[in-house]
Amino acid sequence: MALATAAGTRPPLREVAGVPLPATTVDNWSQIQGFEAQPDDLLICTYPKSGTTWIQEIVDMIEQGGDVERCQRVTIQHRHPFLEWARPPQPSGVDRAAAMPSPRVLRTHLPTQLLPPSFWENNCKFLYVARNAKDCMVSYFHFQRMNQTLPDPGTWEEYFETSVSGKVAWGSWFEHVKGWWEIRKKFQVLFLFYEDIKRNPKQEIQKVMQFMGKNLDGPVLDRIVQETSFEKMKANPMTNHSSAPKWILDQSISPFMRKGTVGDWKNHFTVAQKERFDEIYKQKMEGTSIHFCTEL
Ligand SMILES: Nc1ncnc2c1ncn2[C@@H]1O[C@H](COP(=O)(O)O)[C@@H](OP(=O)(O)O)[C@H]1O
Ligand SMILES: CCc1ccc(OS(=O)(=O)O)cc1
Repeated sequence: MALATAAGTRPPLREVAGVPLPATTVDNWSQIQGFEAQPDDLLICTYPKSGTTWIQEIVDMIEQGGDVERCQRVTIQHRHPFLEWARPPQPSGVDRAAAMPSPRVLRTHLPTQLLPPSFWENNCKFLYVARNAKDCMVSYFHFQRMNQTLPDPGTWEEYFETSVSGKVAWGSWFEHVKGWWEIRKKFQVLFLFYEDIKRNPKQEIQKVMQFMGKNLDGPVLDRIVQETSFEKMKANPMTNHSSAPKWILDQSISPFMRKGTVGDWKNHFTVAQKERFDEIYKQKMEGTSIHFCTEL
């Protein structure tokens, strides 16, 4: 599939300890590393394109007791400070978090080895959502086509190589997922899968509710399931990122809420790419007990 983006100037990534990150994040690295977590912080952690926005809306709906109007108070981008967000002159993610009353819900794409140490020191709660690598790669490809702050992905064939080599923002999918999976029993981690939320949203939302120490009754949970469906969130201006400026997210290239399915990789991967990817996957994930589902 030879789908290419228009040529343009996009800022290159820079690295911290071998992990490529947006240059503005690297510029702000000392503030990010010095972030002071609090024991009652809940940190939403994801590799990009794994369902961050979806889990943010679920968490907020739980936090607001299923009150749809309260979830409309501000766009999803501004509800949970994005820890490593740095776009001067806007306040950074760290500035926004510092100004937020406790208990705070924050979000990050950082791999475990780059997380500010205070999160471990304070034994915070981590809510990790993982999505199968192939769908993640496809979603990230389309996101890089439209996100003007990330490098141009080139053609699908080129992007496939960039992605398997881990040269994308926030680094290798393999290292990210393995890192969070390996520490899940040592810390307070609720480890969820995008595919499970898709298959049985009520059951997974209940897990999130319990992890947050909340107790909502059946009808409220049913409302949360309904309001956080792909169709509802795609139509909702508070969750579909439609207010993001075009110079950041150009949704005429690809919508943020694109397909929201499991198995779209089959429309992108050639047979040869699938075989090569499966081989790489086997090598990189050898020895881990994690299991992903790539179709429903
Ligand atoms: N309510 C929902 N149900 C299913 N998928 C959702 C969703 N909300 C967002 N997504 C999907 O999650 C991906 C974005 O992830 P993130 O929020 O981490 O950037 C996109 O995937 P696709 O590009 O495959 O459609 C988006 O469509
Ligand atoms: C400002 C809107 C925006 C920018 C980047 C986003 O994605 S990610 O958090 O970098 O993965 C989402 C929304």
